[in-house]
Amino acid sequence: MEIRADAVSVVIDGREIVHDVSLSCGPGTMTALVGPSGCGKTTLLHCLGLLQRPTSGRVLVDGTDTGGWNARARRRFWKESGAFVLQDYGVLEEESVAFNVVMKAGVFGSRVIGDQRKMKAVLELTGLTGRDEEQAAHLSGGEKQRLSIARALYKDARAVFVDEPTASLDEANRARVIHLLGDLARRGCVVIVATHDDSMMSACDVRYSLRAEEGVRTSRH
Ligand SMILES: Nc1ncnc2c1ncn2[C@@H]1O[C@H](COP(=O)(O)OP(=O)(O)OP(=O)(O)O)[C@@H](O)[C@H]1O
Repeated sequence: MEIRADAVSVVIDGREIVHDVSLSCGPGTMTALVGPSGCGKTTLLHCLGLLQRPTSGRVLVDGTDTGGWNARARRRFWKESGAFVLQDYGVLEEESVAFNVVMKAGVFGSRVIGDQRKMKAVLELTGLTGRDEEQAAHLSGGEKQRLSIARALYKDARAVFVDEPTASLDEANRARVIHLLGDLARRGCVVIVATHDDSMMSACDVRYSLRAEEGVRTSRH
């Protein structure tokens, strides 16, 4: 899958948060969105993941302009192709680890349906073996990050959008998360990561720098 930004700008309350970004992220690559705090990395990531509409410019998925996509088309993209590893978002705290991976439960009771073998395999890959029945709220921050990655692996996501995946992790977990994201790219996924972390950046094939002043530019509109 290819995700492309074509002259994307975002203006919020008269402030231009993202200024005229054009970039292309292809299958099997990992792209880092880098720059100082507040320069618009997360905002751009949300635009690329169709969570937020740019004020101007276009986001294209496999060459198709998503500007005209309605809520249903965006939901289909998230359901069928996209996965998010975002801070403080995405993990259903009240649900079990297994449910968070598979995202499907039986009609009666809380039995998790889906491919159990695959679910266990991705939990093993992400270092969460044996934690299936545990409530997700009990996981640490780093474990929740890995749980989101397990979900992306389980659904064979074709595009993964990641926000500061290593921010609060120790060295060992940071290396593990970077390796797992690399695995997704090696499987052919397009991986886009907003990050400050040098080791995360150096694991990426492409770096896109947003400049500090872009975050404070005031729109003339
Ligand atoms: N919905 C919003 N309303 C008002 N301001 C916003 C909104 N979203 C983002 N901003 C502002 O846009 C700027 C860029 O935010 P963003 O989170 O994209 O930056 P970032 O580069 O990811 O920062 P960090 O590295 O600190 O996470 C910030 O000044 C932020 O306050």
